[in-house]
Amino acid sequence: MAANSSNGEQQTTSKPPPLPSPLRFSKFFQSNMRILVTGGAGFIGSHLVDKLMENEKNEVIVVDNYFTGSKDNLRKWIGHPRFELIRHDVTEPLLVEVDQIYHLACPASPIFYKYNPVKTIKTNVIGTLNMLGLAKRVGARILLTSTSEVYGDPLIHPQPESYWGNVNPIGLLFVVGVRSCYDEGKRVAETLMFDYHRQHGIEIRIARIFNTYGPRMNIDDGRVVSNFIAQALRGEPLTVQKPGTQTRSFCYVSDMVDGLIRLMEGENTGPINIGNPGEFTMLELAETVKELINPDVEIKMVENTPDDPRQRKPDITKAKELLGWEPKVKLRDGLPFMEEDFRLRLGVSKKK
Ligand SMILES: NC(=O)c1ccc[n+]([C@@H]2O[C@H](COP(=O)([O-])OP(=O)(O)OC[C@H]3O[C@@H](n4cnc5c(N)ncnc54)[C@H](O)[C@@H]3O)[C@@H](O)[C@H]2O)c1
Ligand SMILES: O=C(O)[C@H]1O[C@H](OP(=O)(O)OP(=O)(O)OC[C@H]2O[C@@H](n3ccc(=O)[nH]c3=O)[C@H](O)[C@@H]2O)[C@H](O)[C@@H](O)[C@@H]1O
Repeated sequence: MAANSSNGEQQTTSKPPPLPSPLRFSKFFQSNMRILVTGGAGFIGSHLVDKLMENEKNEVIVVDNYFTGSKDNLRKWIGHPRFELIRHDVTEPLLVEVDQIYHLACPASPIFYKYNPVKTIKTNVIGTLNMLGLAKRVGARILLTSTSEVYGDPLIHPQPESYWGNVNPIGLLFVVGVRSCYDEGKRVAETLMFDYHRQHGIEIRIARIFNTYGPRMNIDDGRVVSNFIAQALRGEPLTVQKPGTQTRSFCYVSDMVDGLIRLMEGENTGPINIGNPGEFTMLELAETVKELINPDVEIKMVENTPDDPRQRKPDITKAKELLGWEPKVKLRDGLPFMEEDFRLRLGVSKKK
């Protein structure tokens, strides 16, 4: 059996894919698409669920252990006949009957994934194995949300999918809080996806997500956009980690969800970068937040964490060509949507 790779080359798999459930195509009994979203109570997952639920032919099952996610993000769907929420940790096997799996479960903010690094690796490795085992049993297509962190501290800029990355696999000796549990965990998860694809014919999709922001991020999530917005609204200094010249490219969450669904529905395995190529230094981001949200706050330089990537920007040529996707929301247009959500949750109204 042959499948297209992201490079447009043919890849051979040793086995034909497992047959999808006979019910997927049954005319009378079950005409809905049954979709599992792991990590669906989190930031990106809950926006993805909102979009999937708009289609009346979709039934959505969310599994989440609520480590960084919350039922609150899904409250409008609880009780809906096409929606089901299960408290479950993906490091344990899961038996459900589904046609598609969006596998997002994994803490994404560095302060959370570094909190229990062994658990982060288990989530990425055992969790992805379990979801691949499920995909194999029921013949489901599975999409993994990988990350730009597979490129580590990149030596090529911007990063194309063909770049193998520059990741420190062990971090610094005796320094607590290194990134490798996440970066290497996601790299192994990608390897597992391709091995299941080649060995068992599983239909896989891999998205390499670049920094995404938007409403519903945890207020004390620790990621830079949520930190700056919360700090600006609380009237606290914006903490720019040194040197401040490091760059990131920020994608608004609705663009991200659109890209993930196109990837799942399309014919390409990936990996495909999904992100916004607009690149900003952290000082520029702080200046923008200050200007848009609170011109009175100060910008304070603080110590950084080990192995922080110095630059990051996606090459999205493939997403454009293969998915017909590119982001629509510019940073300056997306930040006010997030400000509005944070104002509501923090109880800070706009000055008249
Ligand atoms: N947001 C970004 O900028 C970004 C960038 C690159 C990749 N990603 C990837 O996208 C996915 C979602 O990220 P997010 O920003 O929504 O993060 P998030 O932390 O808001 O969501 C992750 C969800 O997974 C759940 N979870 C964690 N471990 C679990 C486990 N063992 N079992 C079951 N559920 C578990 C959490 O409770 C949470 O609801 C993650 O896989 C992340 O690695 C995100
Ligand atoms: O897009 C990705 O692939 C990855 O991006 C983020 O990781 P990171 O870029 O380190 O995200 P932040 O914690 O938001 O940091 C971004 C930059 O802002 C800086 N920062 C962070 C927080 C802060 O208060 N101030 C500040 O200057 C950091 O030093 C870093 O240079 C995500 O959190 C990962 O889950 C994700 O996989």
